[in-house]
Amino acid sequence: MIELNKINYHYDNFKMHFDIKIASKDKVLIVGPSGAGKSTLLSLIAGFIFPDSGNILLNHQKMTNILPGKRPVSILFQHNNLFSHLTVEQNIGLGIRPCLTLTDCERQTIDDMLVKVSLMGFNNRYPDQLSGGQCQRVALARCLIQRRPILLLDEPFSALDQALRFEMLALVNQICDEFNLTLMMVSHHISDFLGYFSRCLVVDNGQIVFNGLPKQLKQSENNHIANMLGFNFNKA
Ligand SMILES: Nc1ncnc2c1ncn2[C@@H]1O[C@H](COP(=O)(O)OP(=O)(O)OP(=O)(O)O)[C@@H](O)[C@H]1O
Repeated sequence: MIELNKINYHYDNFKMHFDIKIASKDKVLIVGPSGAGKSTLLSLIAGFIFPDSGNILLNHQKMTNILPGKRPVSILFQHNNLFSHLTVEQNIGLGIRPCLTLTDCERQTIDDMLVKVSLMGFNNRYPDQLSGGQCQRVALARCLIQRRPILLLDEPFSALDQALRFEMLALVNQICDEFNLTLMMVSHHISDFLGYFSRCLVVDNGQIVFNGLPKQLKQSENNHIANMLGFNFNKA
């Protein structure tokens, strides 16, 4: 569960205001123009930045000024999720134990997670020996192994081709169901993804201008939002 109560935040003259409630196990797609404030919204939830005013509750606990490591949140970015000098196993192991001395039991947990992301046996490879999609699956495995109930994805699959994007999203969808995760994902590919999500937020100019079911975006009263996103549902 994610609750942002009257959150205000600013960068120089750019002011943002967020007021939302996301239920547990919701899968939320966040879309909007470049520079609208989508990544800032995720950063506030993850605790990389703190609001000027307002309150953040995660799973019913007040977390407004709590550091990222102490929040029930894991986050995956578009790039630079892996350490290039560490193997797949070590990169995932960082999610359990930062000192990298893993027990046999922890190694087994990593093996099990590698099976889930279809990378069984890739333990000793380095990131430069993996494809872009495989790197993102390793990064996803590290997020999941932390067993944190809120998963934030900031355009993690944008650099992948359409077929791989679908594959990754199907995997995320399945894993969210299996692990009972609450998901918030920023994407520019609204047409590909809409069907996977239970809710859609549209962010524009630092505000949430639409918060509803994805199918409501197709209703005529929301034409202006679809137009702003450059999306024509009639052609989809
Ligand atoms: N560290 C920063 N310092 C100053 N301004 C920033 C900083 N980070 C972001 N901004 C500004 O805040 C606004 C919102 O940025 P944000 O990255 O949240 O947008 P976004 O919707 O995620 O954009 P995109 O889709 O292009 O990634 C933008 O105008 C951006 O230039």
